[in-house]
Amino acid sequence: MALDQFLEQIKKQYDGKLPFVVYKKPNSSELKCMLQYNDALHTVIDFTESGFVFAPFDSNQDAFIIPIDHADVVSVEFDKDDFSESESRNRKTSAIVNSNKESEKLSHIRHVENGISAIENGCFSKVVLSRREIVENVETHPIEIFKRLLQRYPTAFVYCWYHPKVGLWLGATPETLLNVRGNQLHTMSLAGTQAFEGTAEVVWKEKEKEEQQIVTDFIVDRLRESVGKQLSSDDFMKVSEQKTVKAGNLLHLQTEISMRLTPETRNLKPILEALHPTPAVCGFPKDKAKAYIIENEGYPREFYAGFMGELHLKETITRNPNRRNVENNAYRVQKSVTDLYVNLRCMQMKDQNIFIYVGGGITKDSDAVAEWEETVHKSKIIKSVL
Ligand SMILES: C=C(O[C@H]1C=CC=C(C(=O)O)[C@@H]1O)C(=O)O
Repeated sequence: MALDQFLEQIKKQYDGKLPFVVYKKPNSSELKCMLQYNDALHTVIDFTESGFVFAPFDSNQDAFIIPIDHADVVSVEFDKDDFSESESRNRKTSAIVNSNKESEKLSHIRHVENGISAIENGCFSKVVLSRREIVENVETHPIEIFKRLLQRYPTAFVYCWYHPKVGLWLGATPETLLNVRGNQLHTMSLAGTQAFEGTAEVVWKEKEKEEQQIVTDFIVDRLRESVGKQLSSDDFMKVSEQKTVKAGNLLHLQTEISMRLTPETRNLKPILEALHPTPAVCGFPKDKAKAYIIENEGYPREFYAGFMGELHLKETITRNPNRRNVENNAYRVQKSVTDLYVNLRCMQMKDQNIFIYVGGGITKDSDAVAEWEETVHKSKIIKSVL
């Protein structure tokens, strides 16, 4: 199918108020969509389901799914140059790019200062505090915004998710929550931010290193507790060195973590309960930081800092066809694939308004003004595609 036809189908689905998701995985040139047959709202029961899941920050609230057997699944190859026209038409919003109001600034700085005081009082060692910015009267079609995100963020997970009973969300996130292929689990710890200024060879301050180490330690410990204790050997987990990665115009610190699952540990529900939300988007200890966020942030995060992606899809893997003496069919193996991403660098479209969600990790060494500036930088990047 041609790309234009593919996007036209999605627009029709949206105009007909039917649920869909369209997405691209990191570094992939495959665009995939799931077009649900009717407008039923399917809730996740136990994460054994198969389809595209969309889960909120607060796991006490419902996660939704477009079940694979209730949707048409279509995919198409694309080249990012296919969208260069969308890119060139996108200067109209430069006025709103700099529209951060003084009151928003003061309110966020106060929010961060209160978070630092809570850390000093021993409530938690890290909390991720965010703010929500509104851009009014956006006339751009969500699929146009999606095309611009695709063009700008080849290394991100880029998506547009819509359900008439829930809303419309779009984003380009650099953060993986969980990839599971067969018995291999892969995740990452991502935190610490600085602007990309032409090189990834940068020096990180202690504050950022500590902020990211809290995330790594949490993930390793929680995986050990929820999965590792059922395994006899100790070498089941691999943890990479801390490295710098580029996400659009930002740099982050990243550590990769991978492990082997056994048939007894393949149930994703306890793993997701143990990990989500990680201290990259919530804080440490998790429950205290989460309660603080819900009580003090002043708006519901909804799906910001939640997670989304493919849950238990079947992927056919073709083995090297040069091996002799085996029937052709034997080369095809079906694996269950789960690819979940944290919903960051995202926006919610409500009527003609767009809500942009941006946050940052706070530790005892945070500087409130610098934290404000980090959110301004992040929101500018998101707004530049409107
Ligand atoms: C919470 C966000 O980013 C997280 C992911 C990477 C770096 C972060 C930071 O430097 O604070 C955050 O932990 C956000 O962008 O809204």
